[in-house]
Amino acid sequence: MRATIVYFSQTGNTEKVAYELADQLQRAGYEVTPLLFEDVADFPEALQGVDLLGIGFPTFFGYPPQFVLDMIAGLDKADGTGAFVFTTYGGATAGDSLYDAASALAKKGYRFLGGLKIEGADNYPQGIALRINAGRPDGTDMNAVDEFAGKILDALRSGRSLDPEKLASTNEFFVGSRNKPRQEVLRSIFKNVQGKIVFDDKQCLFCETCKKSCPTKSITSGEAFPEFSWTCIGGMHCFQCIRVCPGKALHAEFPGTIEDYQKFWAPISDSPEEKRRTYVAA
Ligand SMILES: Cc1cc2nc3c(=O)[nH]c(=O)nc-3n(C[C@H](O)[C@H](O)[C@H](O)COP(=O)(O)O)c2cc1C
Repeated sequence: MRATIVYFSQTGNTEKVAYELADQLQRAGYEVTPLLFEDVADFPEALQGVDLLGIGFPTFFGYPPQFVLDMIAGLDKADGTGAFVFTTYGGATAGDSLYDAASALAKKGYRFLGGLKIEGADNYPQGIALRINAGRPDGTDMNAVDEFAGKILDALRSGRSLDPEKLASTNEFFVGSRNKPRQEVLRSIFKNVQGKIVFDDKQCLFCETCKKSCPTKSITSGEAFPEFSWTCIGGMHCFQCIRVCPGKALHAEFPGTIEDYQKFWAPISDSPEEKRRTYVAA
């Protein structure tokens, strides 16, 4: 039996969950291939003929990063292969991220088994400054991951599936946004908290680490310096280039204060009930 877990992780939270899931599946006798989103195009065979597919990503402003949905849309049609999704989020909201990814997989003919959301250290710059969820995912989170893996395997063996609709967020902001164009919703979320990335060519080491680590390949080799498209993830920034730059040639400037950031997130954060919801085929 073969399973592939495709994941994207900038700061390791989703990767930690991906490897815990891989470990559990291996213990259950699966041959597991963990695969980074960046490598999917180079290893198409890792997705062919698998018995189980898992897809994991951090939540970006309440949704999956667009390239996750693009990757799923590019998959071959599946004939009832079992699939699950997982996301890590900084404790504000997982929004409709699982719902969107699950719906996309079901549309491709996968038999959807379940979704998992786990809180991780908030890696959005203002969240880092506030040390939101520092240390997570922790041991308790890993227990939840193990439990989820067991339930997924059980659903797979017994032929059960889960309607992706069950993953739709109950958070009023996301319920009210479902019929609006995605770009409009995203803009309304990040316009107040989105930083601007500034490049200082005097500090640039020409190492292209930023280019290599960009999840959307929005950085290309220029004549002398890297060229940034700044469209990044559908108009938003993930700041990965800033995090990895060894020369400190990139930094972010934010429009508001930390207080503005907190004031902004509070009304669109998930309720404790929404955070506790679990989604597995029963
Ligand atoms: C561009 C961006 C948008 C984010 N949006 C959200 C969000 O909507 N809700 C939330 O709780 N956390 C949000 N976060 C925090 C990440 O989802 C969280 O830190 C995640 O666990 C990071 O996973 P990773 O370490 O695998 O990259 C965002 C982070 C970034 C970079």
